Amino acid sequence: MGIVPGPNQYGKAEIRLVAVDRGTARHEIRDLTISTALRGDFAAAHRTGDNANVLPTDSQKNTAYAFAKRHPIGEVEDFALRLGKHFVGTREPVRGARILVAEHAWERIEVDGAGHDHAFRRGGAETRTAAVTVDGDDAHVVSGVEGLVVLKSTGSEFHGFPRDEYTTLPETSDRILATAVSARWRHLGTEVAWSESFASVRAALLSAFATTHSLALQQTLHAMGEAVLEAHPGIAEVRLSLPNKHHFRVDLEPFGLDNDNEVFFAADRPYGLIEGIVTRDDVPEAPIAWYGLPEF
Ligand SMILES: O=c1[nH]c(=O)c2[nH]c(=O)[nH]c2[nH]1
Repeated sequence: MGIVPGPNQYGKAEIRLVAVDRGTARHEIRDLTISTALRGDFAAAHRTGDNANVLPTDSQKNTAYAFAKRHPIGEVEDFALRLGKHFVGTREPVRGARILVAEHAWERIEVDGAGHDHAFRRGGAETRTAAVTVDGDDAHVVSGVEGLVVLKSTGSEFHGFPRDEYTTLPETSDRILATAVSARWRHLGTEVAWSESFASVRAALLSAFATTHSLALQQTLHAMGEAVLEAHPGIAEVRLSLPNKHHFRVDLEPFGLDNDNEVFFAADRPYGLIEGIVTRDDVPEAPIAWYGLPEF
């Protein structure tokens, strides 16, 4: 019997990078969190601490900062592809790279009805993400969104479920449905108009959430993924993670009041967590594009 190193990767996690474009007095800012991970032959480091193949995570971090100055950052997907291809193309033992990028939104502060040139406010909890996997000469791009918080005040039911000795949940034909959408979608190609694609996928997710009369969050999840795939032939699959942000109707009877779905207690935990993949059945799977991603 032997004991050998299994699959491994290493890199710098959550590099915080803010870039200011000072080309004109009207500054533009980009706020990214970047994680790098290199894959390849690092067995010697794992077995004996021989670091001959180990490009320091510190150098990987520095590369991200230098690239933000050397080239325009551009689309997060392109920035991640550029970094991943650099590591794989220039360091012989590096045969693969996974680059994660999350972009945090900032908006201009309005002063006297106009956006200020160099003062911004954070644009909320929603982030746009890219997860790029470079595997030798192959590259896979998975775009995504996190923290897209949505709620419908009606148009959601939940009934017909099995009951056992521990079931107390009443059936309902009218409830609040709320979630914080985490979604990732895999592109078939690497040359895409990324921002347009992102805006269109986001719109499809939101529209499906709004217009699906929901009998279960599971059904809404599928409808959201299906809407994305129907509108985007270049997307192979969508993975969604949807916390069911429960809203419980408050019993106001002790106060002599009725409550026709008007006053709720918004619980933050525990929450149902509904996750699923919506995929085309006629495209090859790409497990490596997803390997090690936190959600799935
Ligand atoms: O949409 C729902 N799906 C469930 O699986 C579930 N389980 C639960 O208690 N409430 C809900 N709601």
